[in-house]
Amino acid sequence: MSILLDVKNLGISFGGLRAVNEFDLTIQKEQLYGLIGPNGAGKTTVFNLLTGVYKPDAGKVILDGKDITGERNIEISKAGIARTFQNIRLFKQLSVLDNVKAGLHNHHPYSTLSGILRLPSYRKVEKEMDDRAMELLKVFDLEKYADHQAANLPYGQQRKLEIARALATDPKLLLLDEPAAGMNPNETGELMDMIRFVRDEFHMTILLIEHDMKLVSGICEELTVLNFGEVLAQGKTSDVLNDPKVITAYLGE
Ligand SMILES: Nc1ncnc2c1ncn2[C@@H]1O[C@H](COP(=O)(O)OP(=O)(O)OP(=O)(O)O)[C@@H](O)[C@H]1O
Repeated sequence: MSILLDVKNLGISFGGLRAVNEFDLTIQKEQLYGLIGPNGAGKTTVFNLLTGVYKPDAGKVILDGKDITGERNIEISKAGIARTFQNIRLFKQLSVLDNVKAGLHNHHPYSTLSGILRLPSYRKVEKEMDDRAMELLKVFDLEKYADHQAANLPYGQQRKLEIARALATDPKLLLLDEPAAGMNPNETGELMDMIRFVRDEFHMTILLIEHDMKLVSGICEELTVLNFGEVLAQGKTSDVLNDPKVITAYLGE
């Protein structure tokens, strides 16, 4: 095993509120890792710190040996972190296929000029992108919707499309913010299979925030519990979920 993400002593304040404090997290390559905690504990703020939406005022973030602390969002995306959002953020007016291609465009190898002039090199790359985007859609059983407008997909499918788009950027680490939110139990069951599949087939490392304990206990190998911005418990999923401190934090909500 080798470490993909190593976070030490991370912190940020908003005015007088210490939203995240002395936060440590180590994730191994190809691990399925869960970040849980009561509402307002600081989970999304951790994602925002890891992806450069916020700059930490303390601590370090090392991704695959590279210090990315305080880098801008675009640099962190290039370094290999992709995410989905609690409130789905798709290009709603674009087709399903074009949403995935938007992720692939992060890496497009042709120049802007050849794109404008529609040169053969551009057309070849576009064809490759179409093929690659369709492959990703197939993974998520979305290929039949390729030409549909993203806004017209049912909610559960939009969540899957957001994951497909994030994967299109070819990340090292995939962050999923409440992927099962708004899903029915059947959809959540399918989502669990799909997340496992993504880890296995893409050798992906995944950190997810989730309130659905069935999903958390079903697929996460290790957990960190945040409470009032601080780590309350950390370790193997079954140990953490049976920790009396954790049970109290949830019941005390
Ligand atoms: N930009 C901001 N400005 C001020 N306060 C913020 C900001 N972002 C987050 N907070 C505060 O930081 C705390 C942690 O919020 P955060 O959204 O990270 O919690 P969470 O654990 O993701 O909650 P939930 O499970 O409800 O999504 C909350 O008190 C929130 O109000």
